[in-house]
Amino acid sequence: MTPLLMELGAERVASHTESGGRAAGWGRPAIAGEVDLTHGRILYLEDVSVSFDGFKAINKLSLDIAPGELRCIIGPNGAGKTTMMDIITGKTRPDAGTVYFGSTIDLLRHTEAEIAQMGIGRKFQKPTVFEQLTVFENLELALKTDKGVKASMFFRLRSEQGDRLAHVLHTIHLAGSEHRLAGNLSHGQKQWLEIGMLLMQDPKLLLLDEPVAGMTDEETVRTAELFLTLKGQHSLVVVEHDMSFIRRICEVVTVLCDGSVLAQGTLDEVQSDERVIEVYLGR
Ligand SMILES: Nc1ncnc2c1ncn2[C@@H]1O[C@H](COP(=O)(O)OP(=O)(O)OP(=O)(O)O)[C@@H](O)[C@H]1O
Repeated sequence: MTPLLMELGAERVASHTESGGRAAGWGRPAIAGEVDLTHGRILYLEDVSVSFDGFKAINKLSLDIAPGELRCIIGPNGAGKTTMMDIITGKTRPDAGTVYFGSTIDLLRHTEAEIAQMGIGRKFQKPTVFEQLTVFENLELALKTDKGVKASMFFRLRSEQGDRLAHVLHTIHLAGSEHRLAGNLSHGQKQWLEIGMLLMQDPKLLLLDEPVAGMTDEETVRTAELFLTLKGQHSLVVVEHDMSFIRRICEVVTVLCDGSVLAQGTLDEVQSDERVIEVYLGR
């Protein structure tokens, strides 16, 4: 998909707005709350660059993700993986390039909070659950989009939200543990709980930074199962260094180096690529 095709998508949306004109529709989903997947891409980056004090952390990076895809991103330290996620989530603004969510939403025109609300969830490496609350309360809290004290006090789970919470508990392997304090969970369980908190918001795209770092082998295997369950219903972009984990979950692996894509293909393909061996795997 080219930026031109997406601009046409944006124009199509604009032509359906009351006030008309392109500016009115630019950056809006075709239907409120929905991402326009007309062009078969949920995320699209083209020629994205960002420099910090003259150093190009991201250098003409182009990448696209299909709806429901599970993509792994690997690469040496400093390759730009975290910076790429910062750009997608609106934390860092690139100096140049195009970043689209679906065919019509220009993410560079939105704030970090708006991007999260549109359905892009991010999980950082370290779990940040509320340790003094139970598993259930953590998941419940994730539903409270209005964080005002009054709104929180009067918040009650509606039945469909209760159903979702039960479904998420099951998905993250914590059914039966809902009354345990999050602080008493294992490291792996805390990671799953945090993923569950993201799932409560029903994100369309999930960005996960080193999700299995520090996990036991068994937890790593169960996390792979979890991700395979999520694939299809959500799009996932996973930054990881654990090759055995990647082998379990990934069809396509993208290798970043010096802020752009060095190689892309199956894990076997990228593992046998001389350039990848030199900069990353062979070290
Ligand atoms: N805010 C910033 N200011 C200055 N330099 C930065 C900033 N953010 C990132 N960088 C630099 O940009 C480069 C890319 O960093 P980034 O953290 O994105 O790499 P990474 O691939 O995530 O690495 P790692 O695997 O170590 O997490 C690094 O050289 C880093 O020092």
